[in-house]
This record gives sequence, C-alpha cells and structure tokens, in this order.
Amino acid sequence: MVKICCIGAGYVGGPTMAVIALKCPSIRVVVVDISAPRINAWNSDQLPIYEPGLEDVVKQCRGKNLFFSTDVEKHVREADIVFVSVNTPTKTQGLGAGKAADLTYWESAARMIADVSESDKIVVEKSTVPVKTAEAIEKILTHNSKGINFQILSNPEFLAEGTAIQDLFNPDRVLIGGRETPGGQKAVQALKDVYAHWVPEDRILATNLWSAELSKLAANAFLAQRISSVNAISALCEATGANVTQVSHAIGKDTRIGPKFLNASVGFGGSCFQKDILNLVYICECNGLHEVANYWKQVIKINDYQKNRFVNRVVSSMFNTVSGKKIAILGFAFKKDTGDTRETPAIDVCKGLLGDKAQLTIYDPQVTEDQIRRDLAMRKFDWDHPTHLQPLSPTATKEVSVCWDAYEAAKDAHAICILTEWDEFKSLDYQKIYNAMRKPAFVFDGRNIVDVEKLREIGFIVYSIGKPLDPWLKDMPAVA
Ligand SMILES: NC(=O)C1=CN([C@@H]2O[C@H](COP(=O)(O)OP(=O)(O)OC[C@H]3O[C@@H](n4cnc5c(N)ncnc54)[C@H](O)[C@@H]3O)[C@@H](O)[C@H]2O)C=CC1
Ligand SMILES: O=C(O)[C@H]1O[C@H](OP(=O)(O)OP(=O)(O)OC[C@H]2O[C@@H](n3ccc(=O)[nH]c3=O)[C@H](O)[C@@H]2O)[C@H](O)[C@@H](O)[C@@H]1O
Repeated sequence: MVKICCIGAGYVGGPTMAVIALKCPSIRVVVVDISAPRINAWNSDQLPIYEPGLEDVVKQCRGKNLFFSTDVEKHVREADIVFVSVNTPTKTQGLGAGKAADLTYWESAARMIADVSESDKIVVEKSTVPVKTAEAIEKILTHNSKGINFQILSNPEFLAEGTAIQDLFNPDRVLIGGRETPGGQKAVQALKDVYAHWVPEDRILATNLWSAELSKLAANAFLAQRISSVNAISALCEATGANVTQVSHAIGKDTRIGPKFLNASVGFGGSCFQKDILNLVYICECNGLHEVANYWKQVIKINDYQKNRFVNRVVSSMFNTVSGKKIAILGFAFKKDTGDTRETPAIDVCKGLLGDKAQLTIYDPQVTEDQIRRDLAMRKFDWDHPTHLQPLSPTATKEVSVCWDAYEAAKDAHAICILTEWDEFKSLDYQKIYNAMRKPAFVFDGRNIVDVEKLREIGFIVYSIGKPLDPWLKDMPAVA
C-alpha cells in the first residue's frame, strides 16, 4: 500500500488529501500539522475550514484511509510520498521584506524530513514557492540524507476556495514538474499514477521543475491581472457613463479573451494573489528584470487603488464625512462560500472607513467576531503565519460591532457597504432595510450584486462599481 503524508493541514493540504484518499482507496493518506487545534478540528464534526462538499468527502474516508495527526515525524518517516503544503508568507523583515517569500516553514519541514527519514522518498512541493526552491530543498535533503534517495517534485495546486472540492474532482490540469533524470522521471510517473485514479491522462502535464514552479506564479498573476484590468476599466466607466457589466460581457464574447474572471469588484483578496505577485516581482528584480517587475507590480497598485476609490466614494457621497455615522458592512470574507478572510478587501475598506471615524457594524455568515477583530488589528502579512504564531485576539474596539444578521447590521445605519457577494445579500428584503435606516440611505455595492433600479425605486442612493452614477454621486466625485 502506497503511503502518503502531507505536512500542513490547511486550506490546501486538507481538501487535497481528502480527495486523494476518496479517489484512491488503495492509498493511505495522513495529514499532519504542528497546530493541535487544527488537527483536533479535522478529527471532529466541526472542520477547521468551510468549504462546500468537504465535510462529505472527509466523512467518507476519515478513519479508513484518511487520518489527521500531530505526530509529524512518525508519519513522515513511514511515508513513500511526502507533500509539503505549509505556509509560504511574504517576508516581513530583512532581505526582500514586503515582497520575497518567507520559506522558514518550508525549510523547517525539509530539515525535519531529512532528519527523520529512514527510507527513500518523493518530496512534493504543494505550497506555492519561488522558482528554484526545489534546488534549495534538494540541498537541504541531500546534505543530511544518510544515503537516502530523495526526489523532489513540484506539484502546484490550482484550486480556488469556495469551489475547492469541485476543482479537485475536475481539475483543468494537474501539473507535475520533476528532474529530467531517470530517477526524476520515475518519481513523476509515481505521482502521475496517483492522480490518474480520477484525472484524465491528457490533463496531467509533466514539465521540468522550474516550469512547474513558475507556472503557478504566472497563473495567479494572469488571473489577478484580469481583475485589475476590468477594475481599471470600471473607474473609466464611472467617469464616462459606460456600464462595466456590459463592457466585460462584450469583451468576454471574444473567444480569445473569454468570459471568466471579468467581474469588476471592490478589489481582489485571498491569501495568494498579492503574495504570489509580490513574489514574482521580487524574482524579476533579483534577475535584473526591472521593467517586468514594474509591469506586474501595477496589478497590485490597481487593486489598492480600487479599494481606496471605494472608500473615497463612500465618504465623499456622504457629505465628505462618515464621522460617527453607522455603516453596515455586509460580507467580510474575501469571496462567497468561504469563511477565509486572508487579505480580504474588507479589511482595507473597513480600516479606511474607521480612519474617517465611522461606526461599523459587520455581518458575514461565515466569519466569527474574533476573526474580524483579529484581522482589523493585525499588521500586514502577519495573517499568513501558522495560527499559533499569530498575535492574540485584541480587545474590542468600540467603533466596531459584529452581528449575526444583515437586518440588525443595517438598523439605524446611514449606509450599507456590500463587500462579499454572498447569495443571501441578493435576496434581502431591501424595503424592510430601507425603512429601518437613516435617510438619505445609501447602498455601496462593491460586488455588483444588487438590482440597482429596484433599490433606487425604494429610495436608496446606490453606488455600484463601474455602473452609471446616481445623480447624487455625480455631484460628489470621488478622487482616489
Ligand atoms: N489557499 C489556497 O486557496 C491556495 C494556497 N496555495 C498555497 O498552498 C500553501 C498553503 O496554503 P494554505 O493551505 O492556504 O495555508 P494554511 O495556513 O491554511 O495551512 C498551512 C498549514 O501548515 C502548517 N504548518 C506550517 N509549518 C509547519 C511545519 N513545519 N510542520 C507541520 N505543519 C506546518 C500550519 O500550522 C498550517 O495549518 C501556500 O504556499 C499557498 O500559497 C496554493 C493554492 C491554493
Ligand atoms: O493560489 C491560490 O491560492 C489560488 O488563488 C485563486 O483562488 P482564490 O484566491 O481561492 O479565489 P478566486 O476565485 O481566484 O478569487 C480571488 C479574489 O478575486 C476576486 N475576483 C475574482 C474573479 C473576478 O472576476 N473578480 C474578482 O474580483 C474574488 O472575489 C476574490 O476576492 C486562484 O483562482 C486559484 O486558481 C489559485 O489556486
């Protein structure tokens, strides 16, 4: 029986291994982590992450061929294939701070693998890492290897949160990079055999190590670039009277462009886009490619511009001050169908409004009060370290309250800001909300999910990203 161990029981390690276990009953899969609370949660009825379909998959294989454990060394020692899916945050200090990937957790995992191994192993990079990481990892592993043969593979993950199980069941492609030596190719084949249990062979791509590592960073940069491109156009739509939904529909009909990932928004969030682009920028700079670095940097600048622009719209529309005004924030997660708040645009928008002394009442169906308070108090990039290394929950700030109901959040508010596209926000009783709000009542839709005309009929002043402006807003232009 092939034995797989995955180091890191997070958003990637947990769902990915659960699907491998489900699709490969002949393989024994153990997911290990240094965080005991996280492992306990994986072994309980309350999984540590919210992901549609995940619970069902875990329940089918947990205790049969899927296990979660804190006994990291034992399971690594016993494994034939070790996936490493630990955090690779942006460095906060020292060389490359604010850009380069911090490989502390990866390096410590590699050293541990080298120390405890007693048999040959395939070590798989599942985390997103800088190009050439495999070379460094190889050095760590072979330096201590006691004659053990380690083969390093790059097998980046392309799942998106909220659709992880669907993405894993039916991936556009699985990418496996390996050394072009007989040993390397044998390892590539061994990993191909795992995925071949359910992924059609023509979707399993084999490349060299550096192409696989770079493809992951490039894919995220291209995806994020589409959002920044459409967000840049959204600003021009507002200035000219064009409608960004109509524009993206029209351009997406060109099969060379395609319709996906063209939704204008308050900005992209999530744990990876910004981190991976910064990482790409740093690699370009290290290679003396400054124009290329600046090109990709612009994707992040436009994202920051979009979040600032949104805050400025809110403040300028409300007579240039939100001081002391109650504003309801609907949605805090970085997208719908996840409770993940890492790099969510809601953090920057809330901080911007708090900077203008607003009183915020925040509601998200999947995010806890503790998480919201932590996020609003955390320093940039601190969020991407293992939970037990993150700052403790801060004391409550009186300008922020968190509630479990959209109607409660909107009661007596001057404005509503929709920051996550949860389906339930589309079908709220906006008449009821309007009746309970202060007047004039504003809706700032950062996700373009409300029916603007209907809300205007009710009496709201509505701002929707990239849509023709309400006459009220036209007189109060927001300067970013
Ligand atoms: N979240 C996502 O949608 C995707 C993330 N990725 C990449 O996958 C990697 C992991 O991301 P997530 O799963 O989101 O992170 P996460 O923070 O949810 O999980 C990482 C886990 O690794 C554990 N860990 C850290 N060092 C460890 C060690 N030495 N030994 C054992 N456990 C250790 C942490 O306690 C944590 O539970 C990152 O490189 C990320 O860029 C790639 C594709 C998608
Ligand atoms: O490396 C990663 O971590 C993953 O990053 C993204 O996945 P994820 O961040 O989970 O979610 P996305 O669906 O890509 O959304 C990212 C952000 O972009 C925003 N977005 C997305 C699409 C769009 O058209 N407009 C838009 O503003 C979303 O609301 C969200 O805030 C990629 O889609 C995955 O392929 C990749 O594996």
